Amino acid sequence: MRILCLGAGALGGYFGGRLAQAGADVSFLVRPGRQAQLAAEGLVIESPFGHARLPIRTLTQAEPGFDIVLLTCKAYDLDGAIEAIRPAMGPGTAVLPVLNGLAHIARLQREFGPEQVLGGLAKIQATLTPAGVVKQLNDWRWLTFGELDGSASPRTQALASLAARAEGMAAEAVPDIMARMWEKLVHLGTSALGTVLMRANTGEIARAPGGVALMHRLLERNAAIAAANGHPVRPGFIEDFRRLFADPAGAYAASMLRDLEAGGRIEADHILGFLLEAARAAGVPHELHEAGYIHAKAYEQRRDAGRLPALQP
Ligand SMILES: NC(=O)C1=CN([C@@H]2O[C@H](COP(=O)(O)OP(=O)(O)OC[C@H]3O[C@@H](n4cnc5c(N)ncnc54)[C@H](OP(=O)(O)O)[C@@H]3O)[C@@H](O)[C@H]2O)C=CC1
Ligand SMILES: CC(C)(CO)C(=O)C(=O)O
Repeated sequence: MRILCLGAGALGGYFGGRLAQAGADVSFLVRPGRQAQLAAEGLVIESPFGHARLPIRTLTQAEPGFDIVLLTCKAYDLDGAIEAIRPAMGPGTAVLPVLNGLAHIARLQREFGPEQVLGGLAKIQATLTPAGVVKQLNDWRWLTFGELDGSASPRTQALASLAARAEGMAAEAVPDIMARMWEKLVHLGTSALGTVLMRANTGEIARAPGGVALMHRLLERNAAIAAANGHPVRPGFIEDFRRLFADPAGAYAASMLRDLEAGGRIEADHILGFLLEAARAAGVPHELHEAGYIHAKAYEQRRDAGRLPALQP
């Protein structure tokens, strides 16, 4: 199986790198700046599952001949990424997006046809440092994917078998990927809304008066939105996440908070805007979703105007 990984950022670098390290045939479609960094340093991963410095194959123009395109861009780069992978999307090629959110699925289906699009999600905490190091921040390492029609296909089985050989990742092909993606949106939406709105990690929020109740309210509302869309979360999900958000020692924050604190771009519309619209459509109380979305959009205004406070070294 030949894999083309668009992006060698946090997720592309981590999952693509772990697959390459396990001997899979992986090429990375990157832009010239990242290509130069990778040529000089290799793909560097720092992780609780073992550090690595890997020589990898990079391309700046896609070519045909791949079975799977692992799409690991941010949502705000989706338009450019679609054009970048187009030459690789032959009739037998499937695109597997790992982006957070849901709206990109319909978009990819329109671009490439429904049968060429898989569903996917990643549960991991990782970041790409300015020096180009892919840093895994805890032991989350899950890549979940599947056919959107629920079938067990040779291509998803083949990818799962390849991934089973890789260190530091746990991959699963599932028959209910849309439900899993909604569930992930409940997880991420709650984490992103809470940690971005409060500009704090979950432990800091939990130690603030009323903080746990706020996180639990967000969790329940997001689960109600998923249920209204036909995808109730699985038994045990709410309890697990209630615990995570109530832990006063927690140091967990969504990647959106990390991006925002680094002065970077954020997926405000794709995640918070989508959730706000979904809350309105489902008749779920949405004043917190509105505050979170406005907060993120106001940050974007300030960032675009060059008025963010200087970052501490
Ligand atoms: N980081 C995390 O912990 C998690 C992130 N996610 C989700 O995964 C997705 C990816 O996030 P993440 O890995 O953090 O993002 P990063 O910004 O770390 O990586 C994205 C990479 O995509 C590359 N890219 C974008 N457009 C193109 C293009 N046209 N051609 C080539 N390369 C391109 C960027 O390259 P360049 O360097 O040139 O800009 C960048 O390195 C997001 O939707 C995020 O919400 C999900 C779970 C956890
Ligand atoms: C898995 C999770 C929720 C990890 O925080 C994430 O997707 C993110 O932070 O972007």
